[in-house]
Amino acid sequence: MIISYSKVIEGASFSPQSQTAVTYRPQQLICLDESGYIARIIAPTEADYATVRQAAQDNDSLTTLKPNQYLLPGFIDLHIHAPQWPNAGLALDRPLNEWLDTYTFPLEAKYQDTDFAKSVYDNLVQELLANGTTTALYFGTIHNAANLELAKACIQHGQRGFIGKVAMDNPEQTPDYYQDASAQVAVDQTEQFIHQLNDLNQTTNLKQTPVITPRFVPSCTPASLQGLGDLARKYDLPIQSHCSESDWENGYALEHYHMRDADVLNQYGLLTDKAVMAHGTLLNEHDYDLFSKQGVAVAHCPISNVYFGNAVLPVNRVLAHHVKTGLGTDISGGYSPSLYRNIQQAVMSSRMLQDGVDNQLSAGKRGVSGSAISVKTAFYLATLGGAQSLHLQTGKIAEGYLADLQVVSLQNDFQTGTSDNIFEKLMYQTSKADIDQVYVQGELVR
Ligand SMILES: Nc1nc2[nH]cnc2c(=O)[nH]1
Ligand SMILES: [Zn+2]
Repeated sequence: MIISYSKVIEGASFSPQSQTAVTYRPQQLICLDESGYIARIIAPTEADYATVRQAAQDNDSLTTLKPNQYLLPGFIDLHIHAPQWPNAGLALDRPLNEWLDTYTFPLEAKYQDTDFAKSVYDNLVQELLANGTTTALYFGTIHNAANLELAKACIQHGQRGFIGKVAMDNPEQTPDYYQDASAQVAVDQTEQFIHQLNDLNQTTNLKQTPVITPRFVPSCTPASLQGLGDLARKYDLPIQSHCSESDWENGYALEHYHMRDADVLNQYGLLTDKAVMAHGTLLNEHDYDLFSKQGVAVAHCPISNVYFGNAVLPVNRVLAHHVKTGLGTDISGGYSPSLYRNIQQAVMSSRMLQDGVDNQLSAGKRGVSGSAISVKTAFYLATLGGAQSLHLQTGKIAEGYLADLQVVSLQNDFQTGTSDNIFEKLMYQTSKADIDQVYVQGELVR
């Protein structure tokens, strides 16, 4: 008897194998089950290839890729501010604290208007899917009605969302017009959002996950950090924040708590193995050891870091410390919704870190040797690295993994030759228009 699968995709694929290697399969059948997992991958040499293919064709569940199309895992955006989407590509000319006050908080305050939220979030979720992003770890705003609109947009368009009600209650570091009225309010509304999302999830197969979200140390009071740490433990939930992104932020923690911001978050129970910390450009050896010991992940945001990071994240050093690492767009600190653009920037920034950029310094003193990452490592960050950070069985094309996939056309298919050449060209040449199909949990969503 032939087992029938709910969908079968026939064609070539690239999948991360490790932090530095990619698996290429020139042709196979990727067989999906009804729950949206990859049940089997059948090579052409296997005995039942032809019969499984024929059965899928007979019941109209076979998709055969064209010769210039490739199947890749969907991307995971490990750090993105959904409400900042209208500012993407705008206003990148100030240091972080001024940028927040001048451009970002005024925009986020507008999500008091739920209709505005709905229109922006509808547009953003579709844009991310069109760019191959099948899972996103979102910062929302302080407004739960708006955060629920983000969850509804994810459900409607078929994206796996991890969504945080932003907590920011420090009156000294947040504007009167946009802040949680007290630590109690910040914590209570976070708990309310957990329940609201849980209710919404009763209506859908594609679950949306609530995330405990202290904006960052300066935005929060010790009382809200304490309450949020307690909630994370009570509900065993993911946590997200910003950590060691800028000199100013790190200086704030030192001045007010007499410790580094990573230690502040840790003191309140916010550095767990479900925590994802954005940026981390200024983390030191002590912090890496802490992250590694506690299982905390870093969301590397290479485009944003050019503007606000005050340093380049030394990805190889972070990985060498066994710290989980993924890739984030950080809209709108980063201007692009595309993880392809961030893959490219991750490689470029690492090359500049390695070589150094000041030609007035002598050659041996310019850069940090061993810093350059390959495009394969950047691809790993956008897929498996992000999946591991979120404890998801996805980010890889393998049996038992969720079928979160993208089909990409290589338009410029001159000079291909080896599979490595094809892979490199895909990473550097793919734009939104080349992403032909996107699957999330086995469902075709684009
Ligand atoms: N890049 C970035 N850093 C932050 N730190 C606190 N809030 C933000 C934000 O919105 N963007
Ligand atoms: Zn951010």
